[in-house]
Amino acid sequence: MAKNTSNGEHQTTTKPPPTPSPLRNSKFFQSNMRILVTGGAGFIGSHLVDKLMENEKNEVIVADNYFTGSKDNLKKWIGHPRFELIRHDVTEPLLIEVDKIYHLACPASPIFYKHNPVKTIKTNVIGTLNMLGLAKRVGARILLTSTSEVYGDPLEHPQTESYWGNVNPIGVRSCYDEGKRVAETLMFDYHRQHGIEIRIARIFNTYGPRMNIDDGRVVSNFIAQALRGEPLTVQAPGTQTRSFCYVSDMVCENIYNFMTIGLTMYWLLLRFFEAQFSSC
Ligand SMILES: O=c1ccn([C@@H]2O[C@H](COP(=O)(O)OP(=O)(O)O[C@H]3OC[C@@H](O)[C@H](O)[C@H]3O)[C@@H](O)[C@H]2O)c(=O)[nH]1
Repeated sequence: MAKNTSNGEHQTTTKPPPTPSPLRNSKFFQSNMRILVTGGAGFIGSHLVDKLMENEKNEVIVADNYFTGSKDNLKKWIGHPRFELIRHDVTEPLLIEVDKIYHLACPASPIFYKHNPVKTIKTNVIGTLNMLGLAKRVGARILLTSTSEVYGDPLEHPQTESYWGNVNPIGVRSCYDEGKRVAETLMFDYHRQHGIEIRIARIFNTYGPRMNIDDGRVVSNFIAQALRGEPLTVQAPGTQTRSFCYVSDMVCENIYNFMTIGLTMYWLLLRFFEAQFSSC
């Protein structure tokens, strides 16, 4: 059976998800939910770990290569019986039994992802393939943190999900923009072909505690420059716009709730909040 999509192309029917490991139903299994967070030592990842660790039924495993993340962000959890930290680069396969995967691993600031563009593409493409392979093997639900950069230099403001963007495939930001676009494609192909339960969160410019002062992004740059009494570096043309989000809002609403509550409930909540704001 096939159904029509908005662009008139045919899509194959979604398969049911694979059966989770029998360990999940084992009588003596200690933890209710074993959760992998790739990139969990990073700015957003470490806030997500804090949120997940609030629930005593969660066991959290972080895999990070510390390229832009730091063990310091997780110091309050190191040694905790429900927490495990692994030095691991997602471009290598990871074999582990988990119920959920939050796949955040990738440098996100332009200065860092442009530093080694080939590695950035490998992280997005091979890293996401590895995590999807793992999700398929163990029947885990997986969330990918994508980016506002999938819209490239958008011609529409604000960007709706039905807008597909305006992306330069050969520019200096392409390693990240196109890498995340392929990662999103892989997510949907694994969903259609293998029935994996997926979520994709397109993250916009996020700020808050634990943001690296040398991160290079506009919020950290402006705050650091203001504190040092230096002029603010407004890059050309100076008319750019961004949608900024505080890190705990990003983690709770766009990542944690999106992955944890059912999709129908999530969309109902979104509609509710939209209605509240539009009536203000
Ligand atoms: O010192 C600065 C830094 C940045 N800027 C400008 O401010 C705007 C925002 O730039 P940032 O470096 O903060 O980052 P961007 O918004 O382009 O992308 C970032 O946020 C969204 C995430 O999805 C991406 O992963 C991340 O790259 C850009 O137009 C940039 O040119 C300045 O004017 N001065």
